[in-house]
Amino acid sequence: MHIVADRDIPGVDTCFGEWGRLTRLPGREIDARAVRDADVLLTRSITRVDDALVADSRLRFVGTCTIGTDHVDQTALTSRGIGFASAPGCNAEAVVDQVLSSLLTIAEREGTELDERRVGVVGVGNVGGRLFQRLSALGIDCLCCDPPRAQAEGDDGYVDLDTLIALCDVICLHTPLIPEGRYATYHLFDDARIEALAPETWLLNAGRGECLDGDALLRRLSRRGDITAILDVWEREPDIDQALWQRVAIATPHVAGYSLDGKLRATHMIYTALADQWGMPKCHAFEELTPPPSLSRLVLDGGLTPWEALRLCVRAVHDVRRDHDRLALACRKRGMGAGFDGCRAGKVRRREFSTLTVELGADAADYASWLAAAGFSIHTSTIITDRKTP
Ligand SMILES: NC(=O)c1ccc[n+]([C@@H]2O[C@H](COP(=O)([O-])OP(=O)(O)OC[C@H]3O[C@@H](n4cnc5c(N)ncnc54)[C@H](O)[C@@H]3O)[C@@H](O)[C@H]2O)c1
Ligand SMILES: O=C(O)[C@H](O)[C@H](O)COP(=O)(O)O
Repeated sequence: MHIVADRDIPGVDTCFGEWGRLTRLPGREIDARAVRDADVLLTRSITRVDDALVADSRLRFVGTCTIGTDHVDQTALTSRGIGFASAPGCNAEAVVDQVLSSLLTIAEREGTELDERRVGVVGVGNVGGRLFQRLSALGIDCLCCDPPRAQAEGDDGYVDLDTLIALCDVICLHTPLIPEGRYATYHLFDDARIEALAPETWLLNAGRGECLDGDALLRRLSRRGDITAILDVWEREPDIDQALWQRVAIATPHVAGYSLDGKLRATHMIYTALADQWGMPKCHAFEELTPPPSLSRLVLDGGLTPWEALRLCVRAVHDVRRDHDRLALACRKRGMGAGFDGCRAGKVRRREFSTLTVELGADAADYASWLAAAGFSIHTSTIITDRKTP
């Protein structure tokens, strides 16, 4: 068996190596020639998988180690009898970690805290649903908009998008890219909706860049400059709009889902899917792939407000400001496209909040359920600190 895989998918050698010959390539170099004699293709979101790619190949299986599937023409695969799998939910926790890190950062810059705001979650699936749960558990008022779910489950618990825009001062967009149809999300945030945002609104997009009209957002930011934009995904990646990028408060290169845990979970999901489809034994457990985190314990005692304690724990695991700064540096040095892609290549080291156990001293014991709600593991046994020694 010949397996062609994007070189930036971790865990491929362990999971797939013994099934055949592996060829690792940069995602943007995977073309029809590269897959001509391949049986299996493993991609990320940057490889367009369409009829032109697969037509002259002997491919029998394509797996994308991503949640999003908008880069894959599944009809073309089905019509050629090529099996397909994606990795729903694989990096949803990581995206929520990044959203929390981003919102806490903007709150700090503006001298406010998140419980003074109402958050609207648009697209309440694996990512948005987890975000809603974590924010609600932290006592933050949230509204949800998800017309397909409202249609299937009933309107209770959901509002329409324009109501959400009118009532929320933080809006988090987590929809897939759906080009057309009843629930189309292409430019879901168009000129009219971006203009309708109240001054001081924070608008975050971690779904797909094309769900938001970047030109309209740039107009609002340039003319009025009265809203705060947080973008992880962009139109025309990697050649993103420099003028927009310069006006975005937290600008990251489509890395919200980039935790090592999420990436390895994706690889393992595709490995499992291929084994199931082809009736092969599964010899590798997910736990085998994940190394212990570099930072596994953090000891916290009194002296901090709950929000300060949360911010400290969040930044110990994932400080979104570093990704913002890295992108700025890379784009200045290498130009937008190469800088953007460069930040998305290579080893991912970031871990998820749950890999950090927060050990709470007596003066911080009250924070146990608060930090657990944010996603951390908690160790509650009382710690005797020097400070408490009489
Ligand atoms: N930035 C990143 O790194 C990153 C990481 C993971 C996923 N994503 C993107 O986020 C998207 C969502 O991920 P997910 O795992 O939650 O997917 P999901 O399929 O579990 O959930 C998507 C939700 O959006 C809803 N939806 C569909 N059309 C809608 C509309 N018109 N208005 C409002 N809601 C609508 C669906 O009903 C569903 O509940 C993915 O498709 C992917 O494109 C980005
Ligand atoms: O859809 C997804 O899973 C995410 O957008 C994913 O994080 C994209 O990352 P990449 O394709 O670069 O691995």
